[in-house]
Parts: sequence; structure tokens; C-alpha cells
Amino acid sequence: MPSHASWPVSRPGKRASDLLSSSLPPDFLEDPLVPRENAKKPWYPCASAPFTPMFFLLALVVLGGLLARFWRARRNNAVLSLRGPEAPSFVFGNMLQLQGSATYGEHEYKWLEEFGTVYPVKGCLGQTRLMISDPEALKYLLHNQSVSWASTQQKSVKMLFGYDSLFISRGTRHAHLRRIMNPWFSASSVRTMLPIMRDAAQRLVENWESQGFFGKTVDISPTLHTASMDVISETLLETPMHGLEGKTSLSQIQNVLIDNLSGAGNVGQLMEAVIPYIPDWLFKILLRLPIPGLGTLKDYHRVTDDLTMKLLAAKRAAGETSDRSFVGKLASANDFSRPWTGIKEKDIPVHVRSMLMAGDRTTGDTLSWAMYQIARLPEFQASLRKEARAAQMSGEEIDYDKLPLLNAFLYEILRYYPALPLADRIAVEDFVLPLSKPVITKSGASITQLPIQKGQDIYLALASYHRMKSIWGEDAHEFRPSRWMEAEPPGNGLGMGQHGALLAFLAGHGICIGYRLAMLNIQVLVSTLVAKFAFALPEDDSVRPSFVITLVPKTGDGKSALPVVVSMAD
Ligand code: HEM
Repeated sequence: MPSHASWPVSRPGKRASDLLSSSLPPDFLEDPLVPRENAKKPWYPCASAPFTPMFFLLALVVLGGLLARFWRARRNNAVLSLRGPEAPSFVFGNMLQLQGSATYGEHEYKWLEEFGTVYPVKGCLGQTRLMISDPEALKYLLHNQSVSWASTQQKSVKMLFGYDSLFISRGTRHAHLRRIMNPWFSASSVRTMLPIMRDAAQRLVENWESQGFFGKTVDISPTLHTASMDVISETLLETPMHGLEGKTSLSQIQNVLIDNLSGAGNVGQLMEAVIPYIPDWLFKILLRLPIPGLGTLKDYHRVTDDLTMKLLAAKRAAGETSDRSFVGKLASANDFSRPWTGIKEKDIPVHVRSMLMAGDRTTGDTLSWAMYQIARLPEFQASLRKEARAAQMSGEEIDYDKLPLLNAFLYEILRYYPALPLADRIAVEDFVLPLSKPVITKSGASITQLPIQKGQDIYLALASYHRMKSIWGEDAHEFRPSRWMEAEPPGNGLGMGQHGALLAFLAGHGICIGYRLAMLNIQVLVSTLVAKFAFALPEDDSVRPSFVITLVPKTGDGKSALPVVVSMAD
């Protein structure tokens, strides 16, 4: 088993305290990654006298909510008639098997074979969650408004980004925000970002060359994340962040935030079950308490508010507030004639943060998995290199969508390692879910549709859906890019995703707004790196996908890392 101390890590820059550079507000923390509160202080609010009533109030609210939910769920609930896995414990239900297994899918893919595409699993504290990978059912949920983001996710979004985020807006407000933002994410607009992407790819090459780790086993994941994030932040904020040079790295600050949120392990699982019962007003008060970790969140808000507002002020001074930039588009949305129209100036940073965060780990992890599979498949790597070099040497502008091997490979990466394997939802009304094929209940009855009650917790099981043999073939559990090079992409005609039946970017009204930007960013980085360098897996490779909200590469010792052997390609 490799020890971490033995691999050089492809660090984008210097020390943690150097993460934020001169482009940030001068009063910004010396080191935002170090919580400012004394770490020895108890973190729980009831530890000091003034918080005691607050803690008991919170406990009462949560207990009441859990009991009411439990009682409602028992009433004539068709979901309970379905077969599903036994829960190893009441406290954690099946959640540790689902989200905490060393290799993501260890249990889930077996359940898919045993219980089919619609089955209940147990959440924490007796909750029932419905796992759905049936294509008809998914299509229904993606194109209707019967479900919304689950309450815990909504609260996390409000806390991380702010209250007007695209993620949690619904109906006419959601459609309005998409109308304002869609043009910036269109194919023609994303093409104008190519120079920034090429520049980031070139700087990544130089960074690796200057670190001189060729021939060694190196954890390349940090620099891959930083390079992709440099692109996203520069395109959104029109300011070079130079994360690769060790200056401002929003990616690293965001990583600390996400790690704080997702690294709570078993406690985090329980919190997820409890948070929905905390009313918004109480949640807002809790966010004001001196809880360690919230300092980093406040600093992140301060930095992103400041960067956005400075950019806006510069645009105003230059009379450019309605230009084609992202912030320009938001600033010119000033028609407040209807309740759902317009974007208030104070909310512009909310949308910037939503994009920065949404594009961060998703892009970085997808890129990391691409480099992992390139290292794993030497022959395929050689063909990919040939294609990339031929395109570079053609002397013409590269159309990355026209590189057949690269695109087949990336679609397979997105299928095999969907950045979001589980999308959390909650039913906001009673409805009847259509199913593409009958499901057999515990009593042996065959049903072709399933009544769902308002309040039902649901997982859109995207990773399971991507492993369904009926769509992807008998070899659905194999990584095989050539499936995307057949006459028609797999699942074409099912009317599911934006390419074949792929749901890595979801579909319907909530389809990932940034998928073109993400694809081009990854295409440019992968083809630049594979043209220049050769990659191989170390002999003791133990990398596996692990669930940390997204699918993160982790080594056998549980560390987030992607160790590969890098050398100059012939
Ligand atoms: C490979 C990279 C990416 C993947 C796999 C990905 C995947 C997804 C998925 C699955 C969703 C739906 C989440 C849900 O509803 O539960 C989503 C939504 C979203 N993504 Fe991405 N994403 C990627 C990159 C990006 C980038 C680069 C941006 C922006 C810069 C972005 C912005 C968003 C936004 C704003 C939403 C919410 C859309 C809405 O609700 O209307 N994503 N993404």
C-alpha cells in the first residue's frame, strides 16, 4: 500500500496560506483554511449557557418532525409494498452501504440486479428512500414538477450560495433565471472561451514540467482540479485567478468547504436526516452562531462577494453593464415588473457562487477519472495521442467535438463515473410514477405504476441507471469507450439525456447549464495532456471511486488522490 508521504503531489502552488493572492480583498484572512475559532472549544452550541434553550428547542423541533414523518410514511404507503435490502441498523439504515462503501456501487449494483430499478432503501432513523433508475420513471421526474431538491440539499444551497440560487428556484423563477443565463452557456459563447482553456492547459503542462516529477508516481488530482477551476473562475469573473501558479485558488477554498460539509462521516449522515426538520428561521439563527467551519464559509462569501462587486463596479465605470459577460447578463436583468423577474444586485454573487461551486468538483473529478483510465489503458492511450497530435498538426482550428476517440472516451467516462451518482429529491405532491417494466411487490403482485405520497424521499439513482444492461448491454459494468462509436449512441431514441441515453448532466428543465463549458474544458485539457505526456498506473494502484457528494478517486488507504506515473510521451 503506498503511503502518501512517498508520492510527490502535483501541487498547483505553494503553501495553504498563499492560496489567496493580491487579487483578493486586503482585509482577507491571513489563512482562510485555518478556522479562526479555537479548535479546542466545544463545537456544539449547548456547551455554553446562552445556547442551552436553543439546543433544546432544536431537539424538540427535530424530534417532532421525525415522529410526524414516521407516522405519515406508515399510512397506506405503496413504496413500503416493494422489496428492498434489509437495513443493517435503525440509526444508519442502508446509508453506510450506499454512500460509505470503500468502492462506490459495491452494494447498489447488487441491489439493482436483485430488486430491479425501483426499490426502497432505509435512510437514517427509519426514513424510507426510494431508489429510482427506471428510465420511464426518471423521465417523468425530470420533466415534471412533482419533485424538488431535497430539504437538506436546499438548506445546503442556501447556506453555501444564498437564497436565490438557480439550484433551488422552481417554476417560473427557475425558467426566468435560465433564460437570462442560457445564452452565456450556449455553444457559440462557450467557443469564445477556448483561448482561456488552451492557456490553462498550457500552464498545466509547464507546471508539470517545472516540477520535474517525470518517471515518478505523482498525485495529479490537485493540479487537474486547479487547472479546470482556473478556467471556470476566469470565464465567470473575467479575472485570471492563477491557481496553478499558487495564487488565488477558489478551487482549494471550495474544497475545504465541501470537505467540511461532506467529511463529517457518520455524523454527517445523521445530520442529513435531521436538517430537514429545522425550520428556515432557526437555520438562519444557527448559521450566525460561532460554530467552527462557518468561519471559512463566511470568508468564502466575503471573497466571492468582493470579486463580483469589484467587477461590476469596473463595468459600471466603463459603461459596460449590459455586455455579454456572465456578470453583465445578470446585471442587466433589471425588469422587476413581476414577482419572478429581475435579479437584485445583492444576489449577483449568489449566482456566481452557484456556478463556481457547481462546476468545480464535477469537472475536476471527471477529468481525474479520464486521466486514470488513460493510464489504465496503454493501447487506447496511444490511439488517443495519435488523434490529438494529428488534430494539433493539421494547422486548422481544432473542432474538439469532431475527435471521435476523444469523445467516445469522455462519454464512457461520464457513464462509468457520473460526477453525481445520486440526485436527492423529495415529492412535493402526491403523484403516480409510471414504470417502463413491471415491478413485483413483496406480496407477489405485479405493478406497472407506483403511487407516490407527498414528502417521499427519492434518489435519482444515476449511477445505477448508467449500469442497466437493458440500455448499455450485457457488458454495462465494463469500461468500454467503443460502445459510443457504434452507428447509434447507446440508448438513442429513449429520449433521455443530451447524448444517447447519458444522464451524467441530467435532463429536462434542470439539465446542467454548464455542460458545454465542462465538456470543452475537459476536451482541451485531456487532448493537450495526452499529446504531450505518457501515463501509467503504479504497480500498487488501489484507486477506486468513493462517494463524497461527487465520485472522488481515493486510494486503498482512504485518501483522496490519483497517483499515476507520468513521463514525456515519445
Ligand atoms: C463534468 C462536469 C459536470 C457535470 C458531470 C455536471 C453535472 C450536473 C448535474 C448532474 C446536475 C443536476 C443536479 C441536480 O439537479 O441534482 C447539474 C446541474 C447544474 N450544473 Fe453541472 N455539471 C458539470 C459541470 C458544470 C459546470 C462547469 C457548471 C457551471 C460553470 C455547472 C453548473 C450547473 C448548474 C448551475 C446546475 C443547476 C441547473 C438548474 O437547476 O437549472 N455544471 N450539473
